[in-house]
Amino acid sequence: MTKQSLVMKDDIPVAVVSPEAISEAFPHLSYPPPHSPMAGPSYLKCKKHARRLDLATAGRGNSWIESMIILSPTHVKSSSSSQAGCSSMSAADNVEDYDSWVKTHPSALSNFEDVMATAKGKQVVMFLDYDGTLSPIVLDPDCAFMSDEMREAVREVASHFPTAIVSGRCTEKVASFVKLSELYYAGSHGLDIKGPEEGAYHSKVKVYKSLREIVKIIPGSRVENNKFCLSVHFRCVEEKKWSLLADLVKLVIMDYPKLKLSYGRKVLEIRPNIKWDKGKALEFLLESLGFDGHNNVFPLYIGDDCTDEDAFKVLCDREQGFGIIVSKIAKETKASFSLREPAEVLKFLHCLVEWRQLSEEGKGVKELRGVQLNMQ
Ligand SMILES: O=P(O)(O)OC[C@H]1O[C@H](O[C@H]2O[C@H](CO)[C@@H](O)[C@H](O)[C@H]2O)[C@H](O)[C@@H](O)[C@@H]1O
Repeated sequence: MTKQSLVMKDDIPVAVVSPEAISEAFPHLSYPPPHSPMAGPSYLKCKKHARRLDLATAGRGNSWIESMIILSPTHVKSSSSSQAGCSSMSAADNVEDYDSWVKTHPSALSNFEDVMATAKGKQVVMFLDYDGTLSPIVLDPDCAFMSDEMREAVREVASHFPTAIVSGRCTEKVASFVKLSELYYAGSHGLDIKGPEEGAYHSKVKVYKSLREIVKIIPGSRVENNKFCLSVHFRCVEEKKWSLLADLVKLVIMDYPKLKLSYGRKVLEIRPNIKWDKGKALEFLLESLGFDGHNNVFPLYIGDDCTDEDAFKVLCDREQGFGIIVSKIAKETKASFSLREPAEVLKFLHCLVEWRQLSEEGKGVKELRGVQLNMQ
């Protein structure tokens, strides 16, 4: 892994790799996970066997639709958002097993002390997913704005810790939402900092055109071009048409073995069929930032979607730092802690900044003021 560098793109620093380095680097993508035994309560250990569903290999039937309904229930609440036409979406609160699930994935806010106990004296590196983590899930992907308050919180966090946004969106788009030049951005599920094979990129352009034709047939669907990845959204599609849409999308990518299909929150994701995901992006960023191989580094990754599981798994395997899942419902996950929604992410970021300031003053986490830690 050499030749990665930081460049300025529209005044935004982005980690990139030269094309030669991409082909050079791909054979060496798997990192041996270093082991640093971690003491602590049993729930701090990672969950094995997190689910990973790949539609391209999922076989017949659309059982994934059932999984998706469970993971991202359709439950629309009217929004207080000032952005016209953009309603907030919220997962159902009344999922029976949430209470037992949260015992094994405790709130990162109520247990802030536990989260940060092993971070003392270490370099915290913050990784943040965008949709559903920093911004609420809304109907229109172009309207998934983050609040000024959240932006300020992220800015504050970034002034204390190296901070990266890891998103399924293309780097330019997520950066235009976040609007903070001091952050690192890993777009297209991390492909923007790494780059795909050229062949796969050209296929993607053809597939994009075909998908645009398909979504004309299914009312409410839309295709989003995330540069190295494509997203087919069906949040606004009638549920009875989801299978048809999925079948049509599968049909389109069938002839492109260099592309694979997976899913997120009411979205089908088409991306290069290479071993590259948010977990690899996290490792790549740690290495690019000079933090790889250091036991005194404490990465925190906050995310809400299936694609964030790859990053949670990396932290789990490395037994380093923690994954924090943003969810109001019980989900199988490799994250150790949880937060219910972006509003709790905001509080957690405030806590982190205050924790840092208190550590600098030589005070303990118990003295955290100004932020309500007990969320129950
Ligand atoms: O990795 P992320 O930053 O979480 O990006 C994943 C996908 O997020 C966006 O779609 C999701 O959020 C939309 C806006 O709230 C929502 O309408 C959609 O149903 C969600 O799936 C984004 O539009 C996709 O391109 C990203 O891949």
